[in-house]
Amino acid sequence: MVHAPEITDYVKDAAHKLDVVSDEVDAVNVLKLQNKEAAAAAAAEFDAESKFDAEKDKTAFRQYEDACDRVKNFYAEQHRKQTLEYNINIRKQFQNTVRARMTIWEAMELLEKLVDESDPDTSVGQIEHLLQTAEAIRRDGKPDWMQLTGLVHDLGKLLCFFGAEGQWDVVGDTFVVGCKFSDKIIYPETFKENPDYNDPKLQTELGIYEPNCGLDNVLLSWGHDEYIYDVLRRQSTLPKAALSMLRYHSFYPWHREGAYRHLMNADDYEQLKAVEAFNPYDLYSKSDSPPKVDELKEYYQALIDKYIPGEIEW
Ligand SMILES: O[C@H]1[C@H](O)[C@@H](O)[C@H](O)[C@@H](O)[C@H]1O
Ligand SMILES: [Fe+2]
Ligand SMILES: [Fe+2]
Repeated sequence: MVHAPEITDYVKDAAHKLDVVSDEVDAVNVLKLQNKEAAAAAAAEFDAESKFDAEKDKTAFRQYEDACDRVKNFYAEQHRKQTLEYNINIRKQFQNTVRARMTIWEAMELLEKLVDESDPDTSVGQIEHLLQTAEAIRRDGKPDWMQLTGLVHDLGKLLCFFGAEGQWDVVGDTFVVGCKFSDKIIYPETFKENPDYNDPKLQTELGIYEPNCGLDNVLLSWGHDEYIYDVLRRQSTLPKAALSMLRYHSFYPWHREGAYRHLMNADDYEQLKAVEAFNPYDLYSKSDSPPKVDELKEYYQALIDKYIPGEIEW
C-alpha cells in the first residue's frame, strides 16, 4: 500500500519531470522558430538578389537627374567644349600618328586604375568593367567575337594617358557635332554654352550634312568610341557588327532615344540592331560581382590571339 505523503512526492516528482520536459520542448520550439525566421529572411534576400540578377531593375541605371555633381560637372564641361572645330582638329592630330605599342592585355591592365567620371553607375576600375561586360555576353552564349568586343569596348579610354585634356574628351555619351544638338542628349540645356550653339548654320536639323548621308560620314563627338573603333578597324579581324558596337556603344541619343534618323542610311539600321544587342551587357553588368581577373585571363587571351594578336599600335 502506498501512503499519502509518498503519493504526493511521487506526483510532485512526476510534475517536475513534466515541467522539465515541457521547458525542453519550449526551448526546441523557440529554436525551430528562430531557424524558420532566419531561413525565411535568407530566402527573401536570395529571391530579391536573383530577381535583381534576372531582370536587373533597369530603372536603377542612368539616373542622370539624381546623379552626383561629379557627373553633372563632367557633362557641363564636355557639352561646352565639343565643338565642330575641335572635332576636326583632334582627328587631324590623331591621323597617322602612333602613341604607343602594346598588346590588348597590357592596355587593359593600364586601365585598371581609371575610374570614369561620367558614369553614375560604376566606380570600379575599367579592367573590371571590361571583364564584367565580356562575362555577361559569354554567359548568354553569344559568339566569341562579341565576347571579345565586350572585353575591349572601353579600351579607347587609354586616351586619358595620351594627352587628353581631362575626361571630357574621352568618356561619356556621344552625339553628332556639326548639326543641331539633339534634345535626346542628356542635360541638353548645357549646350547653350557651346560656341556652335550660337552658329545658326550648325543648328539646323542637317547642319553640315546631307539627308541620309550615313553615319560613316558623320562626326561623332570625339572620345573613346571613335578612337577604339579606328584602332581596331585597322588592326583586328573583328566583323563589322563588332566594329559598330565599338563605335556606337556610347551613342545613347541614337541607339536608345531614336535621334538622328534623318542622317541614317539603310545599312545603319543593321548596325543599330547590333548595337542594341550589345548595349544591355555594357550597362547592366555594372552591378555584377567583381570578376577574378587572373582566372579569366587564359580564356580571353585565346580570343585576343584569334582576332587581335600581338602588339598593336595605339
Ligand atoms: O559614362 C559612360 C561611360 O563613359 C561609358 O564608357 C560610355 O560608353 C557611356 O556611354 C557613358 O554613359
Ligand atoms: Fe564606353
Ligand atoms: Fe562600357
